[in-house]
Amino acid sequence: MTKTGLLICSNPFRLLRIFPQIQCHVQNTLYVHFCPLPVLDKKAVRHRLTIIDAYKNLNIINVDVRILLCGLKGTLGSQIATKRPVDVIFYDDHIKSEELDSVVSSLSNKSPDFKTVFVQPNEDSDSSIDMKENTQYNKVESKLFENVVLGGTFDRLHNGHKILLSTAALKCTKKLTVGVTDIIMLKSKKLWEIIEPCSTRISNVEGFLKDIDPTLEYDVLPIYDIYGPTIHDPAFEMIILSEETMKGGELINEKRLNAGLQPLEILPLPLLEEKKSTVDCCQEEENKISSSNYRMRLLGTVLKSPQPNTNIPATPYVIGLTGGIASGKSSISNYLKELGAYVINADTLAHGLYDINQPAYQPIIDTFGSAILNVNNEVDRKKLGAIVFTSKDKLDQLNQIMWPLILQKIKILIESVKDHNIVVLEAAVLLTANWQVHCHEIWVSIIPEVEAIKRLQERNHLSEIDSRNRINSQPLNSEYVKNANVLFSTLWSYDCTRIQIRRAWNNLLIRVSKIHRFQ
Ligand SMILES: CC(=O)SCCNC(=O)CCNC(=O)[C@H](O)C(C)(C)COP(=O)(O)OP(=O)(O)OC[C@H]1O[C@@H](n2cnc3c(N)ncnc32)[C@H](O)[C@@H]1OP(=O)(O)O
Repeated sequence: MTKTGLLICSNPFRLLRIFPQIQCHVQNTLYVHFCPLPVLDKKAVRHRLTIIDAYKNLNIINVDVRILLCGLKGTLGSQIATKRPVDVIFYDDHIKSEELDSVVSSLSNKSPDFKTVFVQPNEDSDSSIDMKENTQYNKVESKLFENVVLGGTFDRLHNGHKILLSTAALKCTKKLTVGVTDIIMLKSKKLWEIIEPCSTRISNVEGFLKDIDPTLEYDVLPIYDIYGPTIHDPAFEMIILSEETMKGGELINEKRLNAGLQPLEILPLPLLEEKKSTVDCCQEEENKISSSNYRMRLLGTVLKSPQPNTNIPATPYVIGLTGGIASGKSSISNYLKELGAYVINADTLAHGLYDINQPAYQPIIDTFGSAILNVNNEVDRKKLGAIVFTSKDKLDQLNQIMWPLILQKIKILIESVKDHNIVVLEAAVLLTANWQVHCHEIWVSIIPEVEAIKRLQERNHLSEIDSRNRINSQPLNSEYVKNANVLFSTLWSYDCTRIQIRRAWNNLLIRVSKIHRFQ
């Protein structure tokens, strides 16, 4: 299999017949170049539809498809400058040999041993798989603009983003400005903690645009509000929006008018529906192609490869399961137990250590006084909690007593495990205690703060202030995420949580069996 391919395609509407035959030969990126060159001004609307339809239909394909605009814009003449070197060039049965030669010679970045491969479109299959021209947007005129602008988050560049960016580049003749939302604007988004850093998103957008049309000037910059530079710059003429952000376009134009600037022409694009798999996909996913769906699908996968931990024995393989209060760690560990893990719950061990005659009993009375005992002279955890969750110093004192004792018990339990390969150590403040040194991997569960407060009020009957105090005594979600090899969120249905856990467990079994094979 090769990394990067270039498909020279005579007719965009046959793409679906060609793709099944070439997708298994390309691993990472497939550039698509339409040939022969059409005339732009008469066909601009149709080209935009081609782009929309192509990306929409090719969403099933697991490679990064990039449709080059030079063929559609009629700007080919000099070079096709792809960022990645092309290893294989595919061409269909309608491409003439001189057209193939011309594209090969204008391709500036090819591997030294690149190949050309003829592809016969799959004519056996039903012609209904051909893409149909979408007439919904035929009314939009094919006017072009020197300065076009658009904005977005552009997390994990998907086909919806590619349509927006490609349409903007098709409508633009000189300079394209793209505002990329800074992380401070994104904290209300689903799983914002795993949105790519702004600098990565900027570089991905810029890389994509330079790939599909190297002839334009690009300014890709961070924005800190919905307006970005649109309300100051008189040069902008047109803005591309998705249908759901039309309101933003209207607000921009109000501000431009107030500032004495020409309003922008607005081109809205449809949201792309996504065909969902029913097996491995949460029903709570959105029906449109969206970055939040992509983020949801990362739950239960390896976000950061675990590094070998040589300080502890290779067997049993220890997963540290952690996450903020009420984030659903226990429901995750219960399911992991059903799947075959040996589960150690640090909270439960802590509770046992407070019993009379257990090692924490006397040190706790010495430190916090006998006022924390109940009428039977037992440690009253509610009273102790009220003290430590409102004072960082007191919590530190409690931790200093409890953590070494809990850890001692954990080590004894792990050493005694005989009939399990995998141990899950569930501990709320595992990272603060630096217990990751006793684990092979860290799995983290997060929920938004407002959901944690809701659960604490319902589950633990705490007031909002007490709930906040407990949350504030623990690391932020973003801290947990930084350390996570695998991430979960129990924000949605139980089924959705189970999908994430099964994904993580199945991958884990493969990792663990590989480790044991190399021992
Ligand atoms: C390193 C570890 O993670 S060990 C596991 C956590 N336990 C400890 O650190 C021991 C000290 N804590 C305790 O002994 C008890 O939590 C007490 C006495 C303070 C309160 O007891 P209880 O009211 O019965 O509460 P409980 O033990 O169920 O804990 C409630 C929540 O407090 C949080 N919590 C517990 N200990 C701590 C701590 N040291 N720092 C911050 N938060 C904590 C947990 O998130 C837990 O909720 P979760 O299970 O949803 O994550």
